[in-house]
Amino acid sequence: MASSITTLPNTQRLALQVDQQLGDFHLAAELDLPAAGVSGLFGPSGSGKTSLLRLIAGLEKPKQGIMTLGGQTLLDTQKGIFVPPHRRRIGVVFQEARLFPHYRVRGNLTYGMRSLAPQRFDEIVELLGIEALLERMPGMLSGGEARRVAIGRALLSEPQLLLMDEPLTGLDGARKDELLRYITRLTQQVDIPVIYVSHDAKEITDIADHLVVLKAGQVRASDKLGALLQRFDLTHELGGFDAASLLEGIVVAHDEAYGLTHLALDNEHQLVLPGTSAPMGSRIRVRILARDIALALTPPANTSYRNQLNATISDFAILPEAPYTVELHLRIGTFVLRARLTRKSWDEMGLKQGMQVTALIRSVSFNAL
Ligand SMILES: Nc1ncnc2c1ncn2[C@@H]1O[C@H](COP(=O)(O)OP(=O)(O)OP(=O)(O)O)[C@@H](O)[C@H]1O
Repeated sequence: MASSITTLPNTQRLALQVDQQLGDFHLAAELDLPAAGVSGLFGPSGSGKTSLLRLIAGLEKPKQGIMTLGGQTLLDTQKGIFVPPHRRRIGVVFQEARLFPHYRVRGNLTYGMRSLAPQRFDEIVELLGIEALLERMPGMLSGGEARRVAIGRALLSEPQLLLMDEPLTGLDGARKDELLRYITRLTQQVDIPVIYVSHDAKEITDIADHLVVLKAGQVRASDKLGALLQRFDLTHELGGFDAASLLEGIVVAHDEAYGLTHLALDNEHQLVLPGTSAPMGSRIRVRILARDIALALTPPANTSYRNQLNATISDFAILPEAPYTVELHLRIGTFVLRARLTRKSWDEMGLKQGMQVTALIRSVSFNAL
């Protein structure tokens, strides 16, 4: 979410290069990640997500590799350095909660807890909504409750980095949404970087700032989520994600009479959104789906589109897997929107790279930051 994420100094980064043979599978990953915000680790089943997480946690020792976190070397096979998992200050939340069955929830939470102010305990218990569960035994918890306790326990060990491996697996739809809401709240309010493994594009879109795409044991791409969603060459790999643009703006006006909020994207461009209670001056991240943008050659006089922006076609591509569709980049002031048209519209309108057009935006979705 912070625009400075990719320029963090070394002391706030996770850098690794690891090589590991697991049966027939070869993991050869190189990564340099901001140790801030949430990084989604995404890839198809068997691409090596869990294996990479286990290496980061120190649960596996690679044949060859180097890894630093926050400037500290955790692994350097050439120098014979391997910091064991319990000395890494990395919290791990697995698919299953793995609570101690004979301790109450309170005991599970305080196990391994560092000398924290009790206020921190209260804060995390409240954030995760587990106050009422403190005196229960783990056997008396639902799947979602047990996961929340496991997340709380990992956080209370004050990790420098929290790893979450598909924490929503096995929960039903409503429990999944609920736990995702807790995790999102938590990642926004607790200043601990998270690597979040999932093969669910929706989950990652809701939560991640940065995205790592794994393919057959290698890092195919790693960048801010918004930057990767713009890339034509990743359209196939990111097929489960909706091609979209993520933009940030500042709330500059509320139109109470019509229930609308005005968001400034830069000095010259504004978007109108459905009304929100976000205070004036606050930042909002909006998401505009490529398929929700239509183009006109001249600004239409009478239209119900609230958002019309002058744009230049800065790039386009026709992908082999979708020959009847044209992918576009539209430059609007200082930012770029991704759009998608049928090849028929592209030809009939005589569109070309460099042309001036009007972008008509059907719908804008957003989360208050
Ligand atoms: N200890 C091991 N010995 C042999 N093969 C292994 C071992 N651990 C993992 N593998 C293999 O490595 C590959 C990657 O597995 P991994 O669990 O890391 O993938 P993943 O991306 O997390 O998949 P999923 O989304 O299904 O959990 C798989 O083919 C798996 O069978």
